[in-house]
Amino acid sequence: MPPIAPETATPKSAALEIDGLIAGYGQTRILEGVGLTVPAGGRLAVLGRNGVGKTTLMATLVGQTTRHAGTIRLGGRDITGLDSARRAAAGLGYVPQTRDVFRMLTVEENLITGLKGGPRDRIETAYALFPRLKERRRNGAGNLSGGEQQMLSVARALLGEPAVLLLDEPLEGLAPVICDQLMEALTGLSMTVILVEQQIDRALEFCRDLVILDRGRVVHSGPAAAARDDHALLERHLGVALMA
Ligand SMILES: Nc1ncnc2c1ncn2[C@@H]1O[C@H](COP(=O)(O)OP(=O)(O)OP(=O)(O)O)[C@@H](O)[C@H]1O
Repeated sequence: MPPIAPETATPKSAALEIDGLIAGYGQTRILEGVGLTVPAGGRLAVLGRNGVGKTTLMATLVGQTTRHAGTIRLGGRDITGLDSARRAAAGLGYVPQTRDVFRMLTVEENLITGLKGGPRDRIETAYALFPRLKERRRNGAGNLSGGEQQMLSVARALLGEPAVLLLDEPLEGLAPVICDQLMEALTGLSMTVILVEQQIDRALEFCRDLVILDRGRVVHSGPAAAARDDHALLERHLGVALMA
């Protein structure tokens, strides 16, 4: 296999365009023709009830499922044929629902693995974003709290300087005050973000646009601000109504 060429001049953010995506696990199809576009620097919330295919969409974007049809373009470049490592090198960052940390390594060692050959002093940017990680730099990642592990998982992804960041339920299981800290850190970022989140109010506040998935298809897309006030829409597709 040829070596993975470092991407020269990876843009700070890039558009992501998905067209006609049919994918799943082996012959089992979960996504039934998903299409969506996020402009460079845009933020898209992906919402939907349990089991509709949100995680499968994220995993498909990073090349971890079986794709049957459709295309994925990053910054105008067709990345559909690239494997996971090359998609990451092309600028896709992924924070999976499972929190992507090496439990046997220290916090700092985890961060070093996120550098992907970039300069070591870049780690200070992660510590500036999450000061708690600096305090715990010599601790084993397996001993961190859930919130600290999530910060570490996000920080690792950010150190790769992705043009598009995919976040799968980053707030799951975290105390409200930790959710506040994490969302505040994410708010300052400039790259394109796709956010899967069950905390609908926070997702709609953070993102400019949203799509709602149901049974592997996009059943609604539009501005997040309008959806916040559309109680009928949220109740129909998500079974919830936000407090005024
Ligand atoms: N590895 C797998 N192999 C086979 N089927 C899977 C696999 N992972 C998920 N599925 C199935 O794919 C469907 C969609 O699951 P997915 O995790 O993408 O949904 P989701 O919208 O992210 O749900 P949740 O909100 O509960 O996380 C479900 O029916 C699930 O059982």
